[in-house]
Amino acid sequence: MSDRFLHDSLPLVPLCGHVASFLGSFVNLKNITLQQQVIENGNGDESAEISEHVGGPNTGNRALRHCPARQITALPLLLMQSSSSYLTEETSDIRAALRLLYFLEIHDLLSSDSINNSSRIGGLSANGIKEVLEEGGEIAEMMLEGSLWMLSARKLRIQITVGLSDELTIERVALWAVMTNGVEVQISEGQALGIAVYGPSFSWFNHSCCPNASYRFVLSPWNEDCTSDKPESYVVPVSKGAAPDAWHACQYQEDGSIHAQCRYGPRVVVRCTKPINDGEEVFITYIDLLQIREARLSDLWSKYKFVCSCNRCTALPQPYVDLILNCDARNLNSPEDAVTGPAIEDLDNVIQQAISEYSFGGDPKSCCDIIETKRDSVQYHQFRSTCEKFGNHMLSLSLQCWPFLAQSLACLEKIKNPIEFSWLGPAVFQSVQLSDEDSAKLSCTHGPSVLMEGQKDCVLRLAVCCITYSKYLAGICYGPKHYLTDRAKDMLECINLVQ
Ligand SMILES: C[S@@+](CC[C@H](N)C(=O)[O-])C[C@H]1O[C@@H](n2cnc3c(N)ncnc32)[C@H](O)[C@@H]1O
Repeated sequence: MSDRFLHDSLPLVPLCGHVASFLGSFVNLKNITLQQQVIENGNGDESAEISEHVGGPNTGNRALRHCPARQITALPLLLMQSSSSYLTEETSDIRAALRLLYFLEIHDLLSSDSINNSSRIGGLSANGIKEVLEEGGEIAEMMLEGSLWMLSARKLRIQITVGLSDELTIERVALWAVMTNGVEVQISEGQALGIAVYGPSFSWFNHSCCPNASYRFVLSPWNEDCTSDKPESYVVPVSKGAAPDAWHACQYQEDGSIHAQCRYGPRVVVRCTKPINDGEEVFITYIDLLQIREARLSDLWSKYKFVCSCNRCTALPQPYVDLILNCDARNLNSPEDAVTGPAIEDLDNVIQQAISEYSFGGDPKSCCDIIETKRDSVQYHQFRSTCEKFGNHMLSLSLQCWPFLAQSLACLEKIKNPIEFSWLGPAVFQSVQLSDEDSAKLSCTHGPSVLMEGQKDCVLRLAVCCITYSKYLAGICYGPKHYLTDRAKDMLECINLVQ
């Protein structure tokens, strides 16, 4: 059922990043009205192998041959002539946008009829561009500045540039299309190779906070991990038109084999994570889903300028999983009514009961569906109050052990309340980066001998809360038999043995 192959494509526009550089080619995608990808010709069953798409990159020497080398290599020189903030920023987006424009040009896709609607370029959505420019702020400034550099770089190669209006130049639209359709390519965990645009076939997948598919990047040769049988179902864009045919023609040769130039580069593979029926839309996620609704909405707005209309964001009352996420105690008032042990046990009982009662045959989707349909019941209110107690309990423990933790780590002293995150502001991670000195302190010099028994116990209980919490989340999101749920259970057992 889950984790079946849905879609496979190669980068259309290049990895622009630290390591590799791939070039792609664009097909003619004029008159596109496509917005979503759905399963078609399915048999009501969960999706089997559904579709293969190829973007069309070249790598290595091919890249050198086709690369708009002059405009790309001129960019650093141009940037060095100014005090631009891009001197200290990553320029991957603008380099990818330059390449995107180059391919649109060589495929004659920059004619006025293909860009008269600035919400799409070369088949890629550029929705939200007006909002980002109107709103101003850091991203708008980066876009304005970046598009000027793009224009200068392009002028080295071509005389005339296509303009839409003063506000919306073609460079700005291309840059925004890259910022909202590009993905960071990671082959192994945490190792980002750069950003790439995988072309319309991948970029047409919409976002949902309760997605039914996920994607990953693979370096293995084409078709190595895809089934070879003819698929029963296909992923298709919602509206039909010339675009899919044109796209297909670019990827495949007349004999049906994949075009040579499309066989290289990290592929993106989409797989279903839940059963998907014929005609149902296929969603992936663009963001971290283990965040409360407000954080998800803010994330999507700040990065993509759209308000998420998925089932999870629009559900009322809010889903159980969001109630649990709210349990981070940020919204809870004081530790006065904090409770101890029994709150954890209560929550454990309620959730475990719900999970085991409703997870038929280990199917997390039906488990979640049934749990979520009970939201107006008495259990929901019980569940909510238990969650709040649990949150209070964590808050109380954190406050008790925080001063002790701060003793050993000077950078923590400025944080008076570990549960209140508003002081962090947008630069959340930068502001808590450890100095070498603090890292050294944390790792060895203040070892266990410094710990006082009470505080040690408090840290341990806090850890138990966190692991318990992760066990609930894993159970609800992935089902009781998932390895993450098992791992959390194992850790809790180990802690019990040690105690
Ligand atoms: C990468 S594109 C996805 C495909 C796009 N719908 C298209 O027609 O090409 C991202 C854009 O799709 C729209 N979108 C994707 N997921 C959405 C969602 N959950 N709610 C509202 N709009 C969404 C937004 O306009 C967003 O900027």
